Amino acid sequence: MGRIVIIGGGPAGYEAALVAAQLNAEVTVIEAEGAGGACVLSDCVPSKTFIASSDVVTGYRDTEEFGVNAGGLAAVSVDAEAVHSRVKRLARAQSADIHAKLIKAGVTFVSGTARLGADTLGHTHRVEVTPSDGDRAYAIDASTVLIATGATPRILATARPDGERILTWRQVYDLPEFPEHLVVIGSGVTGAEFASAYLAMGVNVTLVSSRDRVMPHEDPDAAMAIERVFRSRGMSILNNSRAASVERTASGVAVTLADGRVVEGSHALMAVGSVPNTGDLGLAEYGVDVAPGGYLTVDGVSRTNVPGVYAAGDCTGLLPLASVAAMQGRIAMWHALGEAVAPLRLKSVAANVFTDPELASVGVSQSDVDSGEVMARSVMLSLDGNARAKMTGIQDGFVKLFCSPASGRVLGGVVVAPKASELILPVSMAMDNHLTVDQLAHIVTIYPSVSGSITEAARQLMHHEP
Ligand SMILES: Cc1cc2nc3c(=O)[nH]c(=O)nc-3n(C[C@H](O)[C@H](O)[C@H](O)COP(=O)(O)OP(=O)(O)OC[C@H]3O[C@@H](n4cnc5c(N)ncnc54)[C@H](O)[C@@H]3O)c2cc1C
Ligand SMILES: NC(=O)c1ccc[n+]([C@@H]2O[C@H](COP(=O)([O-])OP(=O)(O)OC[C@H]3O[C@@H](n4cnc5c(N)ncnc54)[C@H](O)[C@@H]3O)[C@@H](O)[C@H]2O)c1
Repeated sequence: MGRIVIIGGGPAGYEAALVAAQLNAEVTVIEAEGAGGACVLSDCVPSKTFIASSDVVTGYRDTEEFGVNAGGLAAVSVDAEAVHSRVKRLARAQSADIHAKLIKAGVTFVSGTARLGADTLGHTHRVEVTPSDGDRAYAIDASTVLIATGATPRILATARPDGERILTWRQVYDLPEFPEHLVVIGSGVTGAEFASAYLAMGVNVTLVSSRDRVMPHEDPDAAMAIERVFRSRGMSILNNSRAASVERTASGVAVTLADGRVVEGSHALMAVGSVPNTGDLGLAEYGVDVAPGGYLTVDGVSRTNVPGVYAAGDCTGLLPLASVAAMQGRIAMWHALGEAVAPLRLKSVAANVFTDPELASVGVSQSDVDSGEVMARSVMLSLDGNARAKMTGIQDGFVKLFCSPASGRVLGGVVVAPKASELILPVSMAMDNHLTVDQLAHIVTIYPSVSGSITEAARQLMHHEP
């Protein structure tokens, strides 16, 4: 069995390495930043840890309504340095756990950078490795190479982050204190999550949204419900507004919008998307196809056009989620090592936006249905009729369910609620197992529970005009 070389140690790379090691392959992972990659060290894990602190603050909202006198939100103070050091500590610990797991599995882990070398014209691929400890560069000949190099925050030439006032989401944890007034530029998932968390922590937030609503790629009812919550809690949201430039002023930042308006703040957070880390890998010289935007083109089993060279994760731009990256990486190794493997299925991938409330979704989308691409019946059930939601003070949220008009099969759903990420699983399971709304409706749920609204939505979809 040949040697496997994996460039990048994020979820795509490390999960692939674990599969390959389990199949007794000789595996080397080369990673520039640390085990777990950007996901663990600067993106997903730090942001969710930060949001966990903001959730604690949210717990003090409206306590009087429950008969608990905690002094209200005004009595809560948050220690930014303590929050940031917890974020960094947890990220480092998670990275160390992954490193230990890889070593235990027999994977060789190299700290450094790698790129494809000259074509050896044989059955191997040469990978050039530059160790980060200053040791001499060397080459490894591999039978299979997996490129799993992830992505990096997109930088606008007119709004260059300086790490002090103009920030990427990777730099916020180095601030000595929270911003007084944060202008978040970009209202995709990243922008919405940070805007939500900072708002909860008591920061003045202005969200610059280039479209007519926040989170344009999410379910419109859900995105609008969350936008209403943001506004009701005091966030200023500028719709249909594009930032043309961000500059430092004496006391903070000035964000100039494309229409000439200027928004002042103490800090700006740039959340305008990511670009794939594929520029320095020698791909073009090696003949690996790269799509416009720098993304690697792969098929359902993660193969590029060059035999033996696979790619997985954010560098492929397929669906930039840690869960998908990990599955793409595993599939690549199962395929490369001759295991029976089904191609990646994206249809039933669940996703969650960790705002307050959260937004979880799976399966067909409202836009698929509205455009006529998918035939579906749907029901949207507000949580204000749910007993558990009333008891726990949930004011905003709903469950939406889609089913096939003919068979009644569950095609997808959306949940807006606190901890929606934990509530979407029954919908995913129903979808994946081809359950009908009748079958879902017959499941006896806990009373009282928010998940009871999922089966109630299914009950409502049982009865319909032929
Ligand atoms: C703010 C934020 C929050 C997110 N939250 C979530 C979430 O809650 N849930 C979720 O599912 N997804 C989330 N995501 C998406 C998730 O982080 C990515 O989908 C995931 O990190 C992709 O994993 P990956 O392995 O492809 O790449 P990465 O995690 O980016 O890892 C790639 C690694 O390769 C290294 N590398 C690059 N080039 C080289 C080279 N030449 N040599 C060696 N190493 C190299 C990089 O330094 C990096 O460490 C979030 C993203 C962002 C930006
Ligand atoms: N909870 C999660 O799972 C999670 C969290 C964060 C990111 N992600 C993943 O990362 C992906 C990318 O999300 P993202 O939010 O980082 O990027 P994105 O590309 O989805 O959103 C960036 C937004 O910024 C806007 N924008 C660009 N230039 C602008 C300008 N000059 N002024 C104002 N707005 C501007 C874009 O129109 C876009 O809406 C998501 O689709 C998701 O898959 C997942």
